[in-house]
Amino acid sequence: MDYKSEQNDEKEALQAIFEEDFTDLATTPCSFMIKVKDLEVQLSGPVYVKITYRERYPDEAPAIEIPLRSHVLTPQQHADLLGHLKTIAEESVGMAMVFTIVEAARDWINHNVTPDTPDEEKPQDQAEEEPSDFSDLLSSPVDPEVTDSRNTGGRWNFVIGLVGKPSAGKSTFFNAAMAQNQARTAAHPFTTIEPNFGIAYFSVPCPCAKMDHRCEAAYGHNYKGERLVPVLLKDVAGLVPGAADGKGRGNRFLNDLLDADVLIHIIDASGQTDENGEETTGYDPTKDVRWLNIEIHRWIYDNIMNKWESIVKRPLKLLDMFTGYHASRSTIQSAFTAAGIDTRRLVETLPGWDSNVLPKLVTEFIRIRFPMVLGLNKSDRPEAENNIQRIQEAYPNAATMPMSALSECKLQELQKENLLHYRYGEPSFLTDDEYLRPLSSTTVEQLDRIQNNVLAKFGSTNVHNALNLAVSLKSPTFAFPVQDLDTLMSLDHRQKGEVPGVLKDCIVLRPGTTVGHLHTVLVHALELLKGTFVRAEAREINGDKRVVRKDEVIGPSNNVIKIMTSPKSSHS
Ligand SMILES: Nc1nc2c(ncn2[C@@H]2O[C@H](COP(=O)(O)OP(=O)(O)OP(=O)(O)O)[C@@H](O)[C@H]2O)c(=O)[nH]1
Ligand SMILES: [Mg+2]
Repeated sequence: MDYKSEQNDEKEALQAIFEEDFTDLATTPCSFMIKVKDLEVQLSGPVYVKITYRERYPDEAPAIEIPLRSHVLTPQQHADLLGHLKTIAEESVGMAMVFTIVEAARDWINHNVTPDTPDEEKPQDQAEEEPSDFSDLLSSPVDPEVTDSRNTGGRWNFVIGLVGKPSAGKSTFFNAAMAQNQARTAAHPFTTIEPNFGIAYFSVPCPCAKMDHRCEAAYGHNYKGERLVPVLLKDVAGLVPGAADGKGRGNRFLNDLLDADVLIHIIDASGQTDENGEETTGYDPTKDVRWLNIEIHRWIYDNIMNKWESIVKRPLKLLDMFTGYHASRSTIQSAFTAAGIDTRRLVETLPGWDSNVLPKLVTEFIRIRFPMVLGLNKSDRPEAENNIQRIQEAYPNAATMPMSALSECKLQELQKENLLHYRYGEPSFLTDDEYLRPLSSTTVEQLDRIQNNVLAKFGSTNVHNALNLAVSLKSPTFAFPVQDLDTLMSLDHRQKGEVPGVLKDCIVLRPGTTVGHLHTVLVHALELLKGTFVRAEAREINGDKRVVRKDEVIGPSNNVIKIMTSPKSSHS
């Protein structure tokens, strides 16, 4: 028997029968979910049956699940219903059986579930109602007082994650920010399968701008005199609606986000691709903002709901669950506080939580743990103009950045070919120079479009500004350690085989990092210093020097800093 085609035929028939109640999840192995309809009892949320065909289906039963976020059933009912459906499936082996299984689920619920079934473990209608508006996730920037940083100072290897649907332009943005083409891009969805990592640069005001010194920043300055600081950029596979249920690359994709400190949601603001990244016209990209927020919310919310029974027995476990998202204790504490939950009383209060408490907690957690920039890409296309306005109006508190990744790539490419003068991130380019090669008429047209639709309107392609904005959402702090406060010569780089330079180093630190912490970072993480802490001095903008205490927090008035260590073990 050709199992594959038999399975496809049944799936197509089911799609036609159940229409919007059918959700396609994955193709290999074929998996989908059907909402159980015509229930005579009023439940606190819908019940779904998830089916995954096994290789020899229908000559063997499919895998059946009732996703646990359908926590509208008690654990006992859940187990009984599942057992019942598995029996039906075994009895039906040999013929297409999914319709029978879904009908059996409906009949079983109608006969066995009463709406008022007492259930102490049930989190009171917690399960299905997702909050209708996720714009809370996008308030920005995150107040440094409530970020994870206060108690966890130290070096910060900052990671920016690029998220968005297929074909939104994530890899193009990645390439543009990398200033060299590394990631594969294409107009068809899911070009990127495994995440790409690369080093990009954001910029910070350089202290040398206000001092009488020409600095030798390790990675140079941009055209505004700001110094460039490396940041890790992660380009992940496209995300599609339904990912939290396993659609597209599903949870694997979501897990790829865990390394990121902040996210840039790359949005096709031209409305020329639908939510699956397929070409279309007139698509409203505000929908992408909404569904992507819902997916991230559901990813975390569902993971918690799947463990709800044991969380109710041991409420403090909920705190541990959040650490799985690479969040520090203080991030988690901040999320609880922002959601109005007193963690000291969690054991008493959690079992009686209202249905809106957990969704609110997850929203606050995401806001603090994964702040997000909306990168309104493809702004070179005329259709983008209205959409950009639409998104900015719909999400007035969001950090938005109209931009064009492709324009940045194009300008860099033409610069390399000596067809124009341009530098990454600049507001303009130059073509009327006798040393440049002549431009073709197509290139002139392309450049006109970039000039009129992007540079003139938004000041630059904004790829670089999107990185800056993303970093700013987590408010890192910076230190410029030196060995001499007069010459501003940096620490000794001999161990690394490099020469020191004036104000060469800029160390990215978590806000709240103290001078003592910085000493530890320089000795242990960066090996730029040896010995135990003795004292430290900072140089202020006006040139004055002052002693700084070991417990002083690093900030703009003390970040050009010299730390003296015990002569015994410092390098000679
Ligand atoms: N007009 C225009 N097209 C763009 C822009 N950025 C990206 N594109 C095009 O959009 C298409 C998809 O770009 P990719 O960078 O491959 O998209 P992706 O988000 O990485 O897609 P997946 O890897 O499939 O998730 C390509 O044809 C790009 O040239 C832009 O700023 N303007
Ligand atoms: Mg890609």
